[in-house]
Amino acid sequence: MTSMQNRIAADSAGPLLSVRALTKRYGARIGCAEVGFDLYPGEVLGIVGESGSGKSTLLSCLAGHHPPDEGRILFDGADVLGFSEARRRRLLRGEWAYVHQNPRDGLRMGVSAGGNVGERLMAVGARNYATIRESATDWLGRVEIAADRIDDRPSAFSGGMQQRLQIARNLVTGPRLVFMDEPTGGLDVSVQARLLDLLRGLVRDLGLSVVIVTHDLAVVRLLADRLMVMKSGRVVETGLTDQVLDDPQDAYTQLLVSSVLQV
Ligand SMILES: Nc1ncnc2c1ncn2[C@@H]1O[C@H](COP(=O)(O)OP(=O)(O)OP(=O)(O)O)[C@@H](O)[C@H]1O
Repeated sequence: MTSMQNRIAADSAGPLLSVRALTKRYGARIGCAEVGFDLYPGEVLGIVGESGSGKSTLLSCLAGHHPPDEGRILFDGADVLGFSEARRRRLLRGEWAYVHQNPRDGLRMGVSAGGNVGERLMAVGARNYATIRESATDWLGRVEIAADRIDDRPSAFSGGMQQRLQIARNLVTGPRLVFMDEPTGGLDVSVQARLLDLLRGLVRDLGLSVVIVTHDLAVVRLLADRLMVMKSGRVVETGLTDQVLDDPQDAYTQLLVSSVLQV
């Protein structure tokens, strides 16, 4: 879908993800507090803020890695926090995807590249070996990994290749919602640029719905339709990406944009 088609779809459909008053504490310390937003189908929401602002805490609560203390998360209108364990597992296996900053956290390092992609398909019920291998080959191609590397383990791949493989593993099931935690972090600048380009193409071509956390404003400038700026666990500003970056209203966002706080 084109971004225009995405927008039309977004206008006619309800939010894919609705978050209300989400709060997570670590003892007396606030991880994130009273966070709320709606994400529409085909939309990319960027969450930015300095280190310790609560981005990772929020993402891990949204993605079901940690239970929040308060708040609601609705996926397609269904209350995710009330899901049974079996339903939650199904969600995490196929409908949702999570791209970790460190590919080692999202890959099985002892399994071949093809196996890493195929395994996710098998988790959602695929059984035919030839079809699985075909899909794995197709997805390796889409993330620019040569077909003759299909039987290599990720440990034989460069950092950029590992990250691309993690993306293939995540997207092969056609997830309806993708969470990304600093997907370009920890990579060389030139490798980052190539990955960002690839991500932008995939987001555009597949019409992905994404929540992406980063401290890198260049990443959200390229990928995100909307931005949420966090400070000390709270949302201080939200808006269209260009609006927030070109004309920040909040004093903290102004500092962030003028790169004083960029790490
Ligand atoms: N496991 C934990 N135990 C206690 N406090 C935590 C824990 N994880 C995060 N925090 C605290 O919660 C707050 C938000 O941290 P969080 O890691 O979510 O921020 P962040 O914006 O993702 O930072 P970074 O970009 O450095 O990852 C910080 O004050 C942090 O010290």
